Amino acid sequence: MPATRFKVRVTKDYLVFSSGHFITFDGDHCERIHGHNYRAAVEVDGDLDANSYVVDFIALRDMTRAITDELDHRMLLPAESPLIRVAAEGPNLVARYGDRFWSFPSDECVVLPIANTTSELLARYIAERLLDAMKERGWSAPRAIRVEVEECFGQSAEVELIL
Ligand SMILES: Nc1nc2c(c(=O)[nH]1)N=C([C@H](O)[C@H](O)COP(=O)(O)OP(=O)(O)OP(=O)(O)O)CN2
Repeated sequence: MPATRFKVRVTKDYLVFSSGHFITFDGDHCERIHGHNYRAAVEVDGDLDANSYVVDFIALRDMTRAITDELDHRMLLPAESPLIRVAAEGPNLVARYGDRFWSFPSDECVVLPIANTTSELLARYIAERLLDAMKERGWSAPRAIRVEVEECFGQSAEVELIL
């Protein structure tokens, strides 16, 4: 019997989030604010369960959509950046980098536990959230999960969490 591996893949035209962001890079650079129509794709590797599937990809689709919907039409801000400080100021969140600052209504932002809002770290954030959701449902841990975040056509980053 050959070695056998199974995976499921979910990517839908509604696993998308239109979000604003800006990243810091090359030490002391901070790009201008801009946005993307991001798209997420998820793959899960694992053994077959009693249903003969790796995971129910309908449930995986819906879990992913719940996360992308949280990010949609929001300004994405990093909570763990050594360079960008984010703080509440009345009804707004203010992000500061040097003498630049940006102020947004708090309910139009998502502050993420990441150091920079790169596609790589957005992908890892989504992957970790999906693992948490699987655990909450009592699913056994998969062998691996991969999340790809496409920033725009032909430009994406992928993370693989191997468990
Ligand atoms: N590996 C990565 N590289 C870059 C990332 C990233 O997340 N991972 N992000 C950026 C910038 O944040 C930015 O998103 C690049 O935006 P984009 O609009 O693609 O840049 P351009 O304006 O130069 O491209 P256009 O095609 O003209 O829109 C950079 N690198």
